[in-house]
Amino acid sequence: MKSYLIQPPEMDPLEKKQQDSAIQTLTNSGMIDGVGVFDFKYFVLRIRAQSSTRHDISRQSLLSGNKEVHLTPANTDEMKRHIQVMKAKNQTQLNGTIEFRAPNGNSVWLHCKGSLCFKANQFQGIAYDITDYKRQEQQLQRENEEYRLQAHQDDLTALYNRRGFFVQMDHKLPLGLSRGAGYSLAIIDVDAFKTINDQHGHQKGDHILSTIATTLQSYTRKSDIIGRLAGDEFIVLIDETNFTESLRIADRFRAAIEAQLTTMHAATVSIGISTLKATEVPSESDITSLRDQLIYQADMALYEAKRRGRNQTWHYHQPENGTGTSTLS
Ligand SMILES: Nc1nc2c(ncn2[C@@H]2O[C@H](COP(=O)(O)OP(=O)(O)OP(=O)(O)O)[C@@H](O)[C@H]2O)c(=O)[nH]1
Repeated sequence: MKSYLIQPPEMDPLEKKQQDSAIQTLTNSGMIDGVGVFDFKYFVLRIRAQSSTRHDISRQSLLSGNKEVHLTPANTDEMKRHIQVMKAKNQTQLNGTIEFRAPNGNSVWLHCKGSLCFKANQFQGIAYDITDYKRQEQQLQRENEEYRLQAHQDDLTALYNRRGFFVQMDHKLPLGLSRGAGYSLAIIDVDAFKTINDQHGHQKGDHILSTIATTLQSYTRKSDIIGRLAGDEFIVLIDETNFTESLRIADRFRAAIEAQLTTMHAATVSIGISTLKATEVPSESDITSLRDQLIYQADMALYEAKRRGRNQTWHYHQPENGTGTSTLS
C-alpha cells in the first residue's frame, strides 16, 4: 500500500527543513512513497512521488506516469459539509477514507489520518492509498450482486424465479398499498403441457415456455412483476388495477399467448386472477398472509378455468356469503 505524508501548504522555513530531512529518512526506509499538500480551502490535494525507484511509481495508476498530480475530492459538496460539521463540533482529528478524482478521471481512494487546522484550511497527516483494495471490494460487491440476481432468476426464461418474485412482491405490496394502489395477481398455466411434452419433446416444451415469457414481457408494464412459479406456471403482479381492469388485462395475456403459440403447437393457457383492493391497507406483518391469500384465490380461479374446459380467464370473487369465482370467458 502506498502512503503519502501530507504537509501544511505553508511552513516555517526551519520547520520545513527539519521535515524534509525526516521525509528523506522515511522515504529511504520505504515507509512513505510521497509527500503532498492538502488545502481544503480550494479542495486540492497535490501529491508528489518520492521513491519512484523503490516502488516504481510511474506504473502506478494514481500518478499515470507523472511525478506530481492534483487530486480533487469526488464529492466536494459532501466533503465540505463534513468539514463544516467537524468545525462546528470543534473536532480536528480526521481519520477516514476519501474518494478523490485523478486528472484522468479515475477514482483514487485515500485513507487520511491526521489533523485539520481550520484557521489555515490545512490538513496535516498521512494518506494511505487504498485504491487497489477498494477496487477489489467493489469487484466483490459486483460479484455478490450477480450471485444474488442469479439466485432470484429462472434459468430458462430469465424471469424472476419463485423466490425472486416473492422478494419483489413483498417489497412492492406495502409501498403501493400505502399510497392507495390496488393490485391483481394472475397465475398463468399452460394447458395440457404434459401431452405437448410427450408428443413433441422437452425441447419444444421449453421453447413454448420461453415464448410465453417474452409475450408476457411485451404485454406488461414496467411496473408489473413477472415470474415463473414452477414448471409450466407463470405469475404476474399487475400494478394498480381493480377487478374489471385486471380481468381485461389478463385475458389480453391469454389471447396474445394463444396467438403466439398458434404457429407452434396450438398450445393455450388458462389464467386465474385475484385482486387486492386499494382500501385494504395492511400492517407490515400482514403482507405475507395477504400475499398467500392472493395466491390462494388466484389458484382457485385458475382451477375453475381448467375445470370449465381450459383456455379461459377467471377472476376470483368473494361473494357476501362465502367463497366463489366470477368469470370472463
Ligand atoms: N419442457 C418442459 N417441461 C416442464 C418443465 N418443467 C415442468 N415441465 C413439465 O410440465 C408438465 C406440467 O404438467 P401439469 O401441470 O401436471 O399438467 P398439464 O399437462 O399442463 O395439464 P393442465 O395443467 O391440467 O392443463 C409436466 O409434465 C412437467 O414435467 C420445463 O422446464 N420444461
